Amino acid sequence: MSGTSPALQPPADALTPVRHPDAPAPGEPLGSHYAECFGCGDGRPHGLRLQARAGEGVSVTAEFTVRPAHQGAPGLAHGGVLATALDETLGSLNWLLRTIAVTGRLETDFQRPVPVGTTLHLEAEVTAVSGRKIYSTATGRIGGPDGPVAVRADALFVEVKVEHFVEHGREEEIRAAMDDPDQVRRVRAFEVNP
Ligand SMILES: CCCCCCCC/C=C\CCCCCCCC(=O)SCCNC(=O)CCNC(=O)[C@H](O)C(C)(C)COP(=O)(O)OP(=O)(O)OC[C@H]1O[C@@H](n2cnc3c(N)ncnc32)[C@H](O)[C@@H]1OP(=O)(O)O
Repeated sequence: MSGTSPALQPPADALTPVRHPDAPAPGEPLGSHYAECFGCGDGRPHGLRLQARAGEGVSVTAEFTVRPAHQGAPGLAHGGVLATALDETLGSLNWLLRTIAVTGRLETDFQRPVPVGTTLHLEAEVTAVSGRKIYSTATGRIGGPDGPVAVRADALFVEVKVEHFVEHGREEEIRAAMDDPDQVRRVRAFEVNP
């Protein structure tokens, strides 16, 4: 069973997404947006360490290999971890738009169990943009990039200013991020390339 709620249907006057001229070339790795991110950072021992690459247009591909720390049932990936993989992949799309955005809504279909040791091959694309709202969709396949779909999601991301994180984040992590020149450079790339 799968389906998408009306909240994830773009309005009739939504625009076709436009890849930012400075977006990484197709095939180029996007890198982590934050080393401590549970989805893509290498600073979290049990994190997903998901690696995304730019695709054509406003699309990305990514891989995530399920480890024992990611189990829900014995030998199977936890659904919330799979949703995280979809969320992270969808979130990385915003780098191609040079827009900072957070997940507002994420609707997930779990179509096949995903065993520990499996590599999930993810693909995502932005389908429409309407004001601050970014509509996107993703699939995760097993057994190879052309294997059967195990999980899929539709999402709405909402554009925010960098102040969103400064205002809501815990002070010690925000301070550490601001003291990290690589982090500051990455955030500036968004601010100077509107
Ligand atoms: C140098 C130091 C700083 C470091 C900076 C680091 C930079 C890092 C770079 C990149 C980070 C990306 C991280 C990726 C990680 C993976 C993605 C995640 O997991 S993100 C975490 C989970 N998500 C949240 O925590 C959102 C929590 N929610 C909110 O903050 C708000 O609700 C927010 C921003 C989503 C919306 O709040 P509003 O007050 O700004 O705007 P309103 O007016 O409510 O919504 C705008 C439009 O969106 C629709 N909308 C909002 N939420 C919706 C929903 N759930 N379903 C449907 N529509 C929704 C509304 O109906 C409205 O639409 P109409 O303009 O009226 O047509």
